[in-house]
Amino acid sequence: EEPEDADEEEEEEEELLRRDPLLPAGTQRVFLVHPDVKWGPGKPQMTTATWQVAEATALVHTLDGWSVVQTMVMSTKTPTKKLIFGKGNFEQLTETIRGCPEITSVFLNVERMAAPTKKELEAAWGLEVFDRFTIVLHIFRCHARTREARLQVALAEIPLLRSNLRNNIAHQDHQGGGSRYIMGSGESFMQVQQRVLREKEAKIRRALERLRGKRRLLCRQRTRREFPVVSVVGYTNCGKTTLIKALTGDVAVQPRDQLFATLDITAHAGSLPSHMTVLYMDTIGFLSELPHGLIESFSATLEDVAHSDLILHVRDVSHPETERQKASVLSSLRSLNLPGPLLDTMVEVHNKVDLVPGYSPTEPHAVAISALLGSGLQQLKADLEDAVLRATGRQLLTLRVHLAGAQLSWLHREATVQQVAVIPEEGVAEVQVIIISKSAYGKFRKLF
Ligand SMILES: Nc1nc2c(ncn2[C@@H]2O[C@H](COP(=O)(O)OP(=O)(O)OP(=O)(O)O)[C@@H](O)[C@H]2O)c(=O)[nH]1
Ligand SMILES: [Mg+2]
Repeated sequence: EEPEDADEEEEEEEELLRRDPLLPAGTQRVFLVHPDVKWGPGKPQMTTATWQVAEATALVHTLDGWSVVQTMVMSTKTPTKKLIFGKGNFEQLTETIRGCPEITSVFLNVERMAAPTKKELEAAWGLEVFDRFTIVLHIFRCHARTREARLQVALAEIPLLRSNLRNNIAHQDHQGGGSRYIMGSGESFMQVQQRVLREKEAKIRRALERLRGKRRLLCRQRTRREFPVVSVVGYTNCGKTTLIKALTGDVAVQPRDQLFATLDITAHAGSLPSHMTVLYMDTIGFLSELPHGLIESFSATLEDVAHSDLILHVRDVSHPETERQKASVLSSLRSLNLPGPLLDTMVEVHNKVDLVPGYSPTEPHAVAISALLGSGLQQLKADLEDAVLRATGRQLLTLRVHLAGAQLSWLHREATVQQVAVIPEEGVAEVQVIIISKSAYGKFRKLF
């Protein structure tokens, strides 16, 4: 049954958000293992593991009190198999880990570890072992602020709970307990647990749908028609939030030197050179090799990108892997099934140029900026204005109107008036307006 009033809704949501800790609390000194894939003949060659290790290290350091104390790159042919490493490598790894008494856990930089693999490795090493999915999910949990973001994280956790369940039951079955029927119900313990999870998932989806419905309504009422919406996207930590702060002067915006600092889509109003107001949407950053389920649960949020008028792709050009990051962002965007024109009109901006002396962009239309120091922003705003006008079919016009006639009030009603300069001696005013559509302009010419 659907809860009827807001209190009940909130209670149900709190219940859905109650959960066990994913990672141990407090300080962790992590041993980072990166299985470097060696491809067979004819398959693409991985160039280097360095950036992957750097990124994994950054993920660990995002967690409070966690640090990487040692790193090891180990080659593997079968990163997705239950036995990730060959026998010799595994023995060497085990020996190294056992010889490091200061470490408290191991981060195996694979997308996702099967539960039995985790168990086996933990038994061999006597330490907890985490994968990329668990670490990122934990960061998401810590950074999610709004109810919507928290529910989305809860949704992303369902597959994890499901595989834990399967694993536990398999374990119990082994001991003869798992398939026992719960008295009178005709369901086994496993079936009950699976049903509970299914119901939980459905409830989360319903709660999310409710919240999104409200947001859509708000958004439509507030501004959709009037102000163009610019979605600011990019790799995590590239400076999206910093840029929005610089473009809008919004003091409530808080950039942080963290991966996935932003998990909630928020809108911030800013104005372009001709005083046109636009709404910038801050979005969740992209990361390569993220498990699909994790991104999918946030796709509802990212759907908002599909409804924007323009996409602004922010790149951190000081990052050694900036090209790879760009490719990763573009492929993620493509997988979101955005309308074609939105991808075609995308504006690319090169950020953090203060860290790259003498930088000049190789892409023809990209503007070089420093969101932190505020350089290049005038050029960016001018480019954004052109792009917004083109993408939305809006026209920016300066019209001379008679003060006596009905023109001015018509413009106030049907267009967005940016500026009015009255010339009293001539009885006219120069009005700068944004006309929402060609048909509106046609109407104006016909009327006056
Ligand atoms: N040097 C320099 N640092 C910058 C610039 N822009 C952003 N930063 C820094 O980069 C870090 C990340 O900035 P954010 O704005 O939080 O990045 P984001 O893209 O919103 O990151 P997520 O929300 O985590 O995806 C912060 O420490 C910023 O101060 C810049 O132009 N120059
Ligand atoms: Mg951010």
